[in-house]
Amino acid sequence: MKKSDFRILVVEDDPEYQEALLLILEEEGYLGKRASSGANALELLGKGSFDLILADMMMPGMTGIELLVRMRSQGISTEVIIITGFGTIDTAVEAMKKGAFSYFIKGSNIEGLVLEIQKLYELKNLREENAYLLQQQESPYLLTTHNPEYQEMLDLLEKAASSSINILLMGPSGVGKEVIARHIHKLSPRSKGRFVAVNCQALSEQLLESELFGHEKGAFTGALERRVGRFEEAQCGTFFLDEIGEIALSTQVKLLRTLENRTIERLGSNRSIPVDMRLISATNKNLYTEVMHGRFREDLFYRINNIVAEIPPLSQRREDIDGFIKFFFNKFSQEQKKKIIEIDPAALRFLKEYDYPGNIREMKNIIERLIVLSENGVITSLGLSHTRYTDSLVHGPGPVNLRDFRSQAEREHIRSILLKCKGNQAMAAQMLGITRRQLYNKKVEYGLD
Ligand SMILES: Nc1ncnc2c1ncn2[C@@H]1O[C@H](COP(=O)(O)OP(=O)(O)OP(=O)(O)O)[C@@H](O)[C@H]1O
Repeated sequence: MKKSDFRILVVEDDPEYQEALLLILEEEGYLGKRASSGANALELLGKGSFDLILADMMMPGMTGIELLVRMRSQGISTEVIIITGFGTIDTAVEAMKKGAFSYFIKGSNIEGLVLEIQKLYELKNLREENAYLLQQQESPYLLTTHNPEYQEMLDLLEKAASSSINILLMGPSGVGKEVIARHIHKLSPRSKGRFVAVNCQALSEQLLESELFGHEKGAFTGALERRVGRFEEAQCGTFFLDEIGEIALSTQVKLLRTLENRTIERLGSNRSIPVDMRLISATNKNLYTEVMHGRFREDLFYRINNIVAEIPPLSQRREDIDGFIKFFFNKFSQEQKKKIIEIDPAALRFLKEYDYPGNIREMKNIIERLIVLSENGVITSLGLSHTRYTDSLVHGPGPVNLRDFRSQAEREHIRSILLKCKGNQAMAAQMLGITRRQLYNKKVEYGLD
């Protein structure tokens, strides 16, 4: 978390003292907000969250301690530092017994208070980091295969994991490029650092640059605060650049410079900041063709592809389909606490025989849906009614060729999700597991507006 996002509420009835505290917080880079009384503070806490409360002890109506006690009784666990006038130390100690983080005596060296706040800020970041690590651990994938070529590719990537060379993953959408990138990170000596993922397709050129490199305050219209870029966040870790084929040529130049010099410059600054990261890029475009047509810089292409792995679509590793079916049934029946005792043979046949144009992502979505719609432990074909598949089951295969069949299934699925989300694009894209841009393209393709 950036300091400018660390929200501190100053609860103080003396406007001058409050102003002075807010000025100090601003100078230190924190986001200070004001409340004039305990009641006012509780009201603000009801509306939004804060990371720290600086509460004056002696306030009319409600003392700092009373505010603390009220907060805890309402289940608000935000840390509190009590500010007290000289002579009320006993009460301050009492406040600490009641759960305040610490206290500050008015008139003593303000550095002491600044240090306490800094401690809490660091603690907050540490907690977030732990939550992040936990979440990373909780996402198991199926990375075993019966396909010899796929196994060979995994072996190569697993070997490459121990070095810091750049890796390029190519393959259609939904084949698990990000999953593989996370796997490489986990196996690498960088696994203690962060895995930072950025999707280049989702962002405009300027936003992407400021996301990657960060910016100084005032670097462009709208840059109200200084911002640390994602490359810096990946220090000592792995950077995953998804849809790299979408990057504008001008940004490609900057990316190349970063990879060559191992440094970045924030937008609006000339200062070089060293970055130590391994880059894993992914694309569903054919980058060889992109280079040939001049849409992707050849020098950058050679920088990012020390190792290239082409991830095949699921339809080209059909021997793994059974394993994935079992894996996702287990995963979702556990997650949704729904024990499955019976699967309609027709539904199972479909799952085994389907072509999965949307690859692993599509299978995951289909099985999740089947489990959501299952009743009394029974999976029926009804859960598949969003695909054209049911027609072919009930009436026999229609006069459709495979490509039309796939498109129709995809169109129907997107349409039903859009209906379900009442047109909310962000939610629909999330449910479909694609970006908003991809959803938009699909809608245009299928005339779904
Ligand atoms: N080996 C796997 N085990 C379990 N789940 C997987 C596996 N591979 C992919 N998935 C799931 O499929 C979905 C798509 O995976 P991922 O995002 O890695 O694909 P991608 O190739 O990067 O797709 P895109 O090109 O659209 O970004 C995710 O929800 C992911 O959890």
